[in-house]
Amino acid sequence: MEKICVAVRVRPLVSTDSVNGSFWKVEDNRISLHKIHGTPFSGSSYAFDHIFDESSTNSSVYEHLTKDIILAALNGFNGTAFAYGQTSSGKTFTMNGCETDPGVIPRAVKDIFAKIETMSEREFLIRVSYMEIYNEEINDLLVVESQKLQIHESLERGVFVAGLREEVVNNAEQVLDLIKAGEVNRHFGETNMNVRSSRSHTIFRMVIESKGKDSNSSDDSSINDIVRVSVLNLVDLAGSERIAKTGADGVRLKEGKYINKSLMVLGNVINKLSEGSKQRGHIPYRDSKLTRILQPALGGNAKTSIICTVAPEEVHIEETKGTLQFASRAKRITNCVQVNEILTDAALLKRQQLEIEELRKKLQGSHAGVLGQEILKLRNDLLKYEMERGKLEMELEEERKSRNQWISEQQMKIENSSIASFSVSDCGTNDNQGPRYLRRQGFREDYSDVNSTSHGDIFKSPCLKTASAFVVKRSKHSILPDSSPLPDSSPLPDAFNNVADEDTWLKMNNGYVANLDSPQTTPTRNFQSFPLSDTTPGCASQVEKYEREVQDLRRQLELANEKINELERKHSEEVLSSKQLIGEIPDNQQETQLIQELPLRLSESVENYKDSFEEVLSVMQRFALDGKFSTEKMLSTMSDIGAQLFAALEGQLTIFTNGERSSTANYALIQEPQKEFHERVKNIITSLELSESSITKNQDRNPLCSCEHKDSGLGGEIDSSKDALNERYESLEKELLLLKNERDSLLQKFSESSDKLATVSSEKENVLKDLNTEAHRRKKLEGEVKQFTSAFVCRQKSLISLRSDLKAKIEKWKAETPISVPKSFGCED
Ligand SMILES: Nc1ncnc2c1ncn2[C@@H]1O[C@H](COP(=O)(O)OP(=O)(O)OP(=O)(O)O)[C@@H](O)[C@H]1O
Repeated sequence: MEKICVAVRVRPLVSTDSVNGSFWKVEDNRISLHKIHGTPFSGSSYAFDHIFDESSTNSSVYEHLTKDIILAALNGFNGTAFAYGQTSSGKTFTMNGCETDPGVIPRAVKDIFAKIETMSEREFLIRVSYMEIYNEEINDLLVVESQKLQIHESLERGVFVAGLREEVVNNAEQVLDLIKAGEVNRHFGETNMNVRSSRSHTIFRMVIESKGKDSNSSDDSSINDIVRVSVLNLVDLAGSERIAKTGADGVRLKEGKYINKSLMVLGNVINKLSEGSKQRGHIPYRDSKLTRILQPALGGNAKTSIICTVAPEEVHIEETKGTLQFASRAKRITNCVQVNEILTDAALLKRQQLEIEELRKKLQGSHAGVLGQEILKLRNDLLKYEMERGKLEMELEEERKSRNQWISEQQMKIENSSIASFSVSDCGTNDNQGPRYLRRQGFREDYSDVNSTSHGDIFKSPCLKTASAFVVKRSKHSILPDSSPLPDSSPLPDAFNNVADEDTWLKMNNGYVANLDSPQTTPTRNFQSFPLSDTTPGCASQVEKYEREVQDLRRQLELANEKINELERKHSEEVLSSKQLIGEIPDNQQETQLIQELPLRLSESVENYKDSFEEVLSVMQRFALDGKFSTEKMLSTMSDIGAQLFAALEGQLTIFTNGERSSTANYALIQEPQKEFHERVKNIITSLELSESSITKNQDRNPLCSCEHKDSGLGGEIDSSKDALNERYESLEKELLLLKNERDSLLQKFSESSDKLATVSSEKENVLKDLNTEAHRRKKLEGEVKQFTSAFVCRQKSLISLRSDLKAKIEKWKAETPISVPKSFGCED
């Protein structure tokens, strides 16, 4: 994590009427506001990474603030440098500079190409683009026709401007020429504050790609197969402006509104980011094109520096304070800086091969065992969720009961209070003169009393209606006033007509930030909810208003009830799905057991093959001992066959033990040697038969010999061996067929169980997500119920106080009313 580097630059005095000199004093990295005679104002001192005083040059700003970012960009880090400040404070001067003192942008361009010259071990590809955001529209400064470009986002490119020209460049001069051409298309305008005021935000962008040279000669070619891609943004923002000072109207006024609006969003983003990751919540990047494009620089992965320019004149003190507060907040932001690397195909292949190897090693452990463990874990998790859900259900039930009880109590109380209030007004209605007098003389006094005592607290409604309307507005806020769709935008004012007015300007510069993510008591609503200064003196109308408010609150409560019911319905659905999942677990376990037994069965079959082969071998050995047949040849052939068969069987066994699935190739491994084995055994038997018949013939011709063979009973032995062999072979074939079938069905089950496991896992995740959402909703609901409570309490308090005030007034009036007043004027109490 790396903090954003923030510096302040004080522009030299330009105004001729600033005779008193600068009020801002710069000491090292601290700037403070001083009185005319030199004593500092308390609370107006700020410290930053660097402070550049009036005498500073663009060269020193570049060296201290931007050079490191530029060098890092050459090594694959994204970088952004931008200038922020009020109009005419020197942003464009800092970024672009002048003939004698070039600014940050030309210096960066020259530095990049100079540095590339020294990095002979790498080759570079540089592309540049130049754009402006004018009245919230993106224009390409290098291609005049490319206007109103859209922002897109993709996995590969992140946030990017579609259709923006990217020019491939080879040297600094080429880039500087492009900038010069772009400057011609940029929007400038004259205001009271600046004869050449930037009316748009500009972003000069360099995309730097680099790769190690001589990838073939290197031993570790993968290092040279890595391509680094970094984006460098150099941004000159338009300045915040106070319409009263700039004297803008017409086009300038419109521009000013857009400028102020986008800077306000930038301030909001900075504010949110400065709050730290836990509290910050939603960051409104999408609220303006500027913040969307600068997103990686603000809380993203880029190295970022901000130069805040200020004007030293007394007349600009408030604006300067605003800028310094913005800078202070920006100082708290941290970015997660990292090198951006892309792998070429060769490097990718190598990396993938390694990964496959690693995965294979992992798989060599008992796959089925892992599966079993996974299922066990899943079951535990599900049980845990089941318990959690039960607990939640109970809590919800309790909460619902207590809330219902509380609501009915409140309703009773409100009804009682309303009746009491009505009885006071009724008292006047029965008597025509009394209330008229009350209205004429007492009521406004009463209300001014109420106003003075309860201002702010008692009558301040939490304005839930506004809050929910706010949420609806947020969800509908995909279309901005200029009707360019921006998905997921945060809420903004419906119209920006008043953005550039003094109030907004002051709020912006005093660091006021609307909290876009929490329901607020909007100022307008406060006044509407209880028009305390309302001159209509009708007591009954006030009570009616109370009644209406109460009705509103009741409706809100009904809505909340509906929400709770919906939540409960969802809950029971989730319970059902959890039960279903738990029911599926035994099936999965059975299948896992079958899969676990598979290697054992296969190894048994291998043993059987071995035994039968040894039998064949022993018979052959006996033939060889008799020395009548070409047994050596036969034995060697048999050994070959055996070796092949065993290799195939063992290979198959290893495949299964490693948990791999069956494939036609694996199947062929066992089928081929088996066929061969079958053929060769047949051949051997035929050759044995032939040998036997030749022996018999010889025996006929040579009785001595025949006698010997007959005596030894070799013919019979051969026959019986042949039969045994055939029998054994057939049984082996059958066994093999059975095993194959069994293996196929087990594999089928294994694949089904894997699929089920995947489904179970995804369902588990869904259940988890739903539970989380539900917990969130519950919290929200609790918050809303709390707000209702406080609203009711406020209403109740105000009703009580109104009633007692009215009573007191009536008492007072009665006491003051002369006895001679006709009876019909008074209340008969
Ligand atoms: N450090 C400085 N040294 C000398 N002159 C400066 C300095 N900073 C600003 N100026 C001068 O002040 C005037 C206003 O500066 P510049 O146009 O850069 O302000 P800006 O903040 O970009 O204003 P805006 O964005 O509102 O147009 C220019 O004439 C500029 O030359």
